Amino acid sequence: MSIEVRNLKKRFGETVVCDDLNLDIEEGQLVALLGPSGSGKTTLLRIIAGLEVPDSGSVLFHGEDTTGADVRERQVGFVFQHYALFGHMTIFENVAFGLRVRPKATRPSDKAIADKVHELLKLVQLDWIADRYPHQLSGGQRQRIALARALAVEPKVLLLDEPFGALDAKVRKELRRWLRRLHEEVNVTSVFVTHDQEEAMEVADRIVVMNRGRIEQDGPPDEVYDHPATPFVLQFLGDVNLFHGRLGHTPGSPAGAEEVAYVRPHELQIVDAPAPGSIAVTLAQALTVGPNTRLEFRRQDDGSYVDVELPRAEYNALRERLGLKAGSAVHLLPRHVTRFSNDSFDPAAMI
Ligand SMILES: Nc1ncnc2c1ncn2[C@@H]1O[C@H](COP(=O)(O)OP(=O)(O)OP(=O)(O)O)[C@@H](O)[C@H]1O
Repeated sequence: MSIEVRNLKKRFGETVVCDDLNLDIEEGQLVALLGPSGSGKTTLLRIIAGLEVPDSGSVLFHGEDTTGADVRERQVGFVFQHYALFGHMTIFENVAFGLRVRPKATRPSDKAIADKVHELLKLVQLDWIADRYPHQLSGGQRQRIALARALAVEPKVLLLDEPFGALDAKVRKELRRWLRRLHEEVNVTSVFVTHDQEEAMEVADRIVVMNRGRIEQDGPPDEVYDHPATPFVLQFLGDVNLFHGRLGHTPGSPAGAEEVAYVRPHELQIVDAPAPGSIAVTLAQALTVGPNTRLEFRRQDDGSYVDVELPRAEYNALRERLGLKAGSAVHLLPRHVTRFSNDSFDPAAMI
């Protein structure tokens, strides 16, 4: 089922939460709504679900206006961060619930329900757990069961609101991959809310970056990362250094114009001699975490900090070769610089 969002507006008091949003989601896509807290992701998801009414605009499912259709008619499945399973029911009964409560005329037979539940438990790789109760499961297992329960009624659209938000980092990572594979199998149109850029990049076919009730950019993960449309998107999708002034100044650009250049920490090369476009810096500290080393430098001209990140082995080789230690003077050469013609980035918007 495709989803179209048209000129959607919603405000709570003075706060504009959906500021004339337009969005097309193709059938079978997995789309992430990504943005900081308060950017309007959950409200947009709730409007798509029919749990919230917009002030104006519409949501179309497969070309049909759903305005006025209630939650059940929309045939959406939900998984929330804290979507508690029914504690007094076994896992089997939790997954069967949506089918059991159907009116008699459309309710499958007990045998058909049992088959469906086992099929779903296999799909989420937990069929050995059917007779347990929710409190006997880990958080990650519970969310997989919540997903099986949402899929039991064969929803046309699956909506996930920070489904892995309450889980620890390692489990989150596993579940992301698992969800990706599951989506390839089930292929139901899915919208996934997250504030975690890594999660969005890893899981989604498409990322919709939201900020203050607006869509800043909408595209495949690589496109959004490699070609950010705005400074906000660039900053939200990963760490970046800001340089004011003439960094790697392009000949022909207007002289004297104040420019802001953005360079990601892994896009700065450490060299021992000045080169065109390089910056003279002094090493403040180096920190190795896992496979990467993060170096903090200070610019020799204005004392501001610049972060550089590189693979641990590369750092070790460089340290040997240049005798790099705290206080060493070197030069940084950007490999890739991003500039925006009409720069109006407001750092306060990131908080
Ligand atoms: N029922 C409500 N009444 C009043 N204000 C609301 C209501 N629901 C949301 N808001 C406000 O609307 C704004 C957007 O909230 P929303 O939950 O959609 O953002 P979000 O991007 O999902 O953020 P988070 O990741 O923190 O959930 C926030 O400023 C929030 O305080």
